[in-house]
Amino acid sequence: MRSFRTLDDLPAQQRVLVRLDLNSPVEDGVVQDNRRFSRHAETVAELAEAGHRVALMAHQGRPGRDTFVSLEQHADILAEHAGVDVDFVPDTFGDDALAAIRGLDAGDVLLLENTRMTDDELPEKEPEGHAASDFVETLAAEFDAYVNDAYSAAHRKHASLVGFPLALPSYAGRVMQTEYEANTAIAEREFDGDVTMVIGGTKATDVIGVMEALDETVDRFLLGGVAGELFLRAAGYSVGEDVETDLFDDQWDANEEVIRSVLDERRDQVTLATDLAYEDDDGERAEVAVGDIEEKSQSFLDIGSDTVADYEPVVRDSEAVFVKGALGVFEDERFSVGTVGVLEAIAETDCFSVVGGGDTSRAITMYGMSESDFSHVSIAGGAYIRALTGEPLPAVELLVQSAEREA
Ligand SMILES: Nc1ncnc2c1ncn2[C@@H]1O[C@H](COP(=O)(O)OP(=O)(O)O)[C@@H](O)[C@H]1O
Ligand SMILES: O=C(OP(=O)(O)O)[C@H](O)COP(=O)(O)O
Repeated sequence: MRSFRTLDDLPAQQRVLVRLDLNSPVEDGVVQDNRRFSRHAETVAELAEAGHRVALMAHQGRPGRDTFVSLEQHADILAEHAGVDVDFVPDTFGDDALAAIRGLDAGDVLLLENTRMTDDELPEKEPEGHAASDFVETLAAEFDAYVNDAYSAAHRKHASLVGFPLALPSYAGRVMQTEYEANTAIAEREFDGDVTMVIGGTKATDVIGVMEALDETVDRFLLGGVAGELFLRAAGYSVGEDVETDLFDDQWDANEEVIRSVLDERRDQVTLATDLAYEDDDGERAEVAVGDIEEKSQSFLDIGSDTVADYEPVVRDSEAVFVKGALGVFEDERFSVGTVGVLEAIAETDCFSVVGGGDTSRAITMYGMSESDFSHVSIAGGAYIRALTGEPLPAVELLVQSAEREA
């Protein structure tokens, strides 16, 4: 079987460049602690305790969004979980970053600035193109090895994920290793009974893109969140358009064709919300049937109570349930009804269940459920549902190729 190398194969006393995924919710400028920190802390502590010189890369948010912030706060949260000091340098690969990297002693850990703050990170390029960028060439010259621990970003072809494995001997970190093993095993499972996928969240393109590939595996899709509104828009309802946010129109343009084709060919597999919730003039949760919405004049923030009542029995009758994305803005208790109702229904049954996504898995802890109520809680969202299709993840593929080259 093709596989990558892990930290068990890493030679001693290396200068190691490590890619983590610390992408986190940010509320009023404050980075929120979440499972990604505690999980990656294990890899970081292992590398530091082994006496390597460790420089960490990670991204946060997307340019133009409120969550696109510096990694300064991440260093402190990570240090607390890892039990080792994590220095931070507000630079990606300039002189300040290089000076900090060259100053590392054995066992030291340094976090570099948000990779998406360099222009070289995000352009759509093949791995060879990324490997030839200034960013990759400059940093790679400072290290002996590259460790990718960012399974949850492994579906992206960005420089920090696919460029470095062409430039340095490359290894999977502990999170990459365990998430890859768990998600690959899950993708290979077969179920006799109904398989349901709950789809929500804000990253509609990631989930809609895999719905067609999963139509043989999944019997029923239950929709909410931004993806759900886009489907309702295609079904002729006055929702899924940008009024107060810019979450919808670009994703509509990118996905309209696929959404219409899914609705034309597999309407019976897709269950859409029949009512939605919004904040009324008094700041209270209010609900409206989708058929009664005449024009979109406010943001909808959750599926409605009737929809939750329709979704719960579907979940209870399923043999397996996969969740990707929240059904509403659950961080605000008024709009947590859909997400929590469906997660509690899953937790109460003995179906095989997977909950994915850095944001969505937070709802489990926030609302008093336990990770042990679910078969697997993944810190990956888009990567885990892509893995369910059996398609390789670009960053994993590059780790495998690195191992094959060095064999
Ligand atoms: N209708 C909605 N409008 C805006 N945001 C929503 C809506 N429904 C869900 N969300 C948000 O989606 C986020 C999770 O989405 P996403 O980033 O796609 O998932 P994850 O990070 O879990 O993979 C939650 O933080 C939630 O607040
Ligand atoms: O949070 C992430 O993905 P997820 O929301 O699908 O779990 C990853 O950090 C990827 O981030 P991106 O979707 O901005 O490329």
